[in-house]
Amino acid sequence: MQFARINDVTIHYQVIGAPADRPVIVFTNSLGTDFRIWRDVVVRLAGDFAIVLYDKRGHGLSDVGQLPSSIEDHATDLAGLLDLLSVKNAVVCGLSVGGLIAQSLYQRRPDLVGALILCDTAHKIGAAESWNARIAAVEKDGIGSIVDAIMERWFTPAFRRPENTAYSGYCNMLKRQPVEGYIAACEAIRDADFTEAAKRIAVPTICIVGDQDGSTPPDLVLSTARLIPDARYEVIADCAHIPCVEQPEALTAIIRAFLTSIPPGDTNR
Ligand SMILES: O=C(O)CC1=CCC(=O)O1
Repeated sequence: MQFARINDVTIHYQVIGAPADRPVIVFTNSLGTDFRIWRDVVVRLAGDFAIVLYDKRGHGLSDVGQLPSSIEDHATDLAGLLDLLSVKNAVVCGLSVGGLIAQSLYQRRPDLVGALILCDTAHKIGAAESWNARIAAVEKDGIGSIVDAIMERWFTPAFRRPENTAYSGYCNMLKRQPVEGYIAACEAIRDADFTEAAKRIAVPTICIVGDQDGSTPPDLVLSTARLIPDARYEVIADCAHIPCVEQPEALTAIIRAFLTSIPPGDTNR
């Protein structure tokens, strides 16, 4: 296990492969998950890429840190981690709130970002009222009280079968996130808006979405792709909000095709 102290926060991370020798892909997570969600993608990419995974503050084994925290705080953490690892010009793959963090990282430290893979994310996610209602429910009754409703957004009915042990494992992952960290991330998402910043993204970018995503539906992700100059857009079939878990093979194929199509020199490839 690897831990680093960044911005006064203990961050849990993992590096697979040698960043000095290979193109680097950095994965940044969604709300209520830790970096184990990327496993089935990482096993398909390791060998060709160096991979950086981490638990954002308030999730997994990382500290919650000072409250409140913003998407910019998350981006500053990620910048600190990449500086520590001497990684520049990385391919940054952000899932959901991870995609907001990736957009903020690009805005603040463009030297760190060579390409963006924006997965089931948008320039702005959800309305303030719905985030406030979720925060109130979690404050009152805990994360366990919202698991069933959230799982309907994360996974298709085919994945949510009771006999699917992976499904019960991901319910556990959500329930076991630190409640203050989860609420802080909801507040950060509620307050983030990259509508204007998205128009200024000037690195190769692809926006990817599951066809049944209940949190950032295809229409929303398409509207983000349309804001970003020359961004590509791909839909994954039979998939909801977490394609690295539900359709890892399809997601990996899209990532590989995208990275192959970028002219050498545009990223650290
Ligand atoms: O929990 C959800 O609704 C899904 C989600 C929204 C932002 C994020 O990171 O995950």
